[in-house]
Amino acid sequence: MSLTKRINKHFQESAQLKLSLREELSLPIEAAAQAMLDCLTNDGKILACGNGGSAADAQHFAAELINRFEIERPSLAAIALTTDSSVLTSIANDYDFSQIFSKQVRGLGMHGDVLLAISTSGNSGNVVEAIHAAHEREMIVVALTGRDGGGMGKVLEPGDIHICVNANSTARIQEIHLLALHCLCDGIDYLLLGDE
Ligand SMILES: O=C(CO)[C@@H](O)[C@H](O)[C@H](O)[C@H](O)COP(=O)(O)O
Ligand SMILES: [Zn+2]
Repeated sequence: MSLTKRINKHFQESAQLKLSLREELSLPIEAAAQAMLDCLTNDGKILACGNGGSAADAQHFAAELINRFEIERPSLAAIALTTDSSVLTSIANDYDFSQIFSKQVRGLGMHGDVLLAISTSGNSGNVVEAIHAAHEREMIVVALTGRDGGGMGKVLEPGDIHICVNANSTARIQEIHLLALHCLCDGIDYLLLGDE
């Protein structure tokens, strides 16, 4: 296959998957936007984590809440747990890589906060551990996963929200995760300020 055809195929597959999942995913995305809005308007905050591309997604989302998305509004409380290299290296060095997010959740998380846990496989051990820590702190978990939801799907509790992109390609799952995160930013702004 030529390079041009490969690129065309990526566009085609990405667009088709997005369209095929739009109805299935709109309900959990709406529920997650409402849960995040409730958290933020009750002086709560959102802690976000993930590995690799999902770490970038966690940071992308936190930046859009702290700064802005598409309209002017007050700063909203969100922290990516992927950015402080001293915290991350000390936990990984002294304990284990599987603890890098859960220790931060135990330190920063409060009752009523939301953990945004992102993994395309649903099987990243450090994200699963962060979910356990969030439950200990009586936080709500919004899980963005892929495939069959993996281990993350199995440890979620009633009241948590699961946005699972039922596809097998990591890249395609990531593309829909980013779309879901932008829907969440837009949904939070809409619930806060209405149609601007
Ligand atoms: O961005 C990509 C692949 O597109 C990679 O960096 C990918 O995020 C990493 O391999 C992650 O470690 C995968 O973890 P996960 O999504 O299964 O939790
Ligand atoms: Zn990637």
